[in-house]
Amino acid sequence: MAANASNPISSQPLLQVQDLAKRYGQAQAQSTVFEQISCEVQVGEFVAIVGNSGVGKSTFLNCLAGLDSWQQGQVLHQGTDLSTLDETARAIWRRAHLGFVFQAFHVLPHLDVAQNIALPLMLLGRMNTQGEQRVQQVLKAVGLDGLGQRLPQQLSGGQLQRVAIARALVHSPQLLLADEPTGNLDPCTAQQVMDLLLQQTRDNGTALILVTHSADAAKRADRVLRLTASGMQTEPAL
Ligand SMILES: Nc1ncnc2c1ncn2[C@@H]1O[C@H](COP(=O)(O)OP(=O)(O)OP(=O)(O)O)[C@@H](O)[C@H]1O
Repeated sequence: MAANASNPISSQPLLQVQDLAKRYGQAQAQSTVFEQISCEVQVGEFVAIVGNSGVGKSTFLNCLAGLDSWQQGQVLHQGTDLSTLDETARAIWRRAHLGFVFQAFHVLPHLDVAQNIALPLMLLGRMNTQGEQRVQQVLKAVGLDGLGQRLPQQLSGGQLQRVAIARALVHSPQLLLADEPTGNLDPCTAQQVMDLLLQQTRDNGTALILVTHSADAAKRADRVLRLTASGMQTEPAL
């Protein structure tokens, strides 16, 4: 379910981006990736971001996560302005409030599936009995029950992305950022992973911002935004 506008709890946007600009280089040699980017995402909402290759979708997602810097504008997460946080504070904020799923899975090869999924809880100091139970619950939810002891090299691409989704959601973040999460998967597996991603974010009440080139994935979103070099536009419903 998308956020209910009449619900006072969800009246404040989860995320506000105001007049964001990203540039590389200095002075005359400066090149602008994007500018005048503004948008809002509500609690529990699913927003797809589309746009031409190279327009800056991954860069934008990295800015939302505080993993990249910007030259102008603000990124506010429930009122917290990321630009006022130093690197350490941003890392602590990310651990608590964010999940991230990448195209290339980014699971750690020397940790087994359960250990990979448990990482966010370990970093938050929550790997107690409840944490162990939560890992088992999430393993089951993503269809990997019984595979917790396997190493990543013993899994298929679709299974690896399930691990990445489980890891991104195990600590129940308010926001999940996903950068082309099905880009490395065959169409059938991509569909299954999208189903899972949607079901899990809806079940957890987690807002999802999905960068995608897939029209099929985008049309499942509550809203589709198109990133251009000079602004963010709302796409008509697909
Ligand atoms: N360190 C850098 N210096 C200069 N330009 C850079 C640097 N890093 C990225 N860029 C440029 O920023 C732009 C945005 O890249 P980004 O990967 O965010 O685009 P994208 O929309 O996600 O692309 P795709 O859809 O192909 O994945 C690109 O034109 C890229 O060349």
